[in-house]
Amino acid sequence: MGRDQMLLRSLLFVPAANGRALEKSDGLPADGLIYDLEDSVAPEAKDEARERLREHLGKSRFAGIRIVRVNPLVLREGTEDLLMARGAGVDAVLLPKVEGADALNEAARALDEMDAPAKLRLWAMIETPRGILKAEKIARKGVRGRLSAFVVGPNDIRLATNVRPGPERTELLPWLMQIVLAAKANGIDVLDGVYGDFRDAEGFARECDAGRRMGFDGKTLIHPSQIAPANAAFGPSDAEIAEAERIAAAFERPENADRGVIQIDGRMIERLHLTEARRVLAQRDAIVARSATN
Ligand SMILES: CC(C)(COP(=O)(O)OP(=O)(O)OC[C@H]1O[C@@H](n2cnc3c(N)ncnc32)[C@H](O)[C@@H]1OP(=O)(O)O)[C@@H](O)C(=O)NCCC(=O)NCCSC(=O)C[C@H](O)C(=O)O
Ligand SMILES: [Mg+2]
Repeated sequence: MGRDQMLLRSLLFVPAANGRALEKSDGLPADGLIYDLEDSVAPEAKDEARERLREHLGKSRFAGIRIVRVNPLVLREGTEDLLMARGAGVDAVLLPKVEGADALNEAARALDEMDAPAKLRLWAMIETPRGILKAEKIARKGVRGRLSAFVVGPNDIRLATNVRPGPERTELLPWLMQIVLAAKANGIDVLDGVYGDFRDAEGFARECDAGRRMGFDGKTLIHPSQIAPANAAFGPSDAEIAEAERIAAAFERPENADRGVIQIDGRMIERLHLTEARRVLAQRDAIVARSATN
């Protein structure tokens, strides 16, 4: 599946130490699951959580993409997590607290040494001041290896900076947009951070809408109740699909075959809008296909 068809609207963190959550996650309609071996697992429970996850992944029937968030590779746990993820055949490994391209190079080298297939991608959490400052360099150098996505980590950003974002996240906007821009400049995906107050449906919907307007491809989640609203916010609306169909149909008419620009209801439509329309229609088709697997 190409990048344009890959659905990344909703990525749910599932704590690998929680057997009930692992079991439940299999049937959830998230586009992806991020099995967490890092922050949600207590230091003394790391080995047990990894074994639990290994066993779970061996029998999991989840239909979306599967990602494992490993511990930092400088730790023994991180290296063992990476080995487990490679053996389990997941789609990506998420590295925490990435602050430079070296961390990605090292992970890519380790995966090469494990003969991991090229389709096993690396995702990077950008969640420290240094990571934010170096986001562009990390993306630029990372794509030469296996990097394919950035994930924002608002809790660690808060911990490291003391910034206390309000409901609109105004205080974080320059940093978030820097991360988005770094990702887009290098052709990788970028996922918005988690919203911790999982009972606040209104606040969550507002943050999803803002995230989509900012250019994020989807949102990371902590609770199953956040999946449906994230899918709705980051998927195309009925109006966007109807508009995309009109644009595609207009350019298919013989009289427009050689035209670079046309008008629809008094609005200028160029071929770049056709590219965008095709992307919307591909996403619609991918959503229909994904729904059929639930
Ligand atoms: C926050 C939670 C601890 C709440 O869990 P719980 O008390 O069980 O909530 P509920 O009773 O409302 O749960 C209802 C049912 O849903 C299941 N459940 C809950 N959460 C998940 C989940 N994430 N995945 C799968 N299933 C889940 C419960 O088991 C209940 O099932 P049932 O028994 O059948 O009714 C919990 O939601 C949770 O642990 N969330 C994830 C926490 C996590 O992974 N944190 C780390 C990632 S976030 C992060 O680190 C971001 C970043 O790095 C940063 O710096 O910001
Ligand atoms: Mg974090």
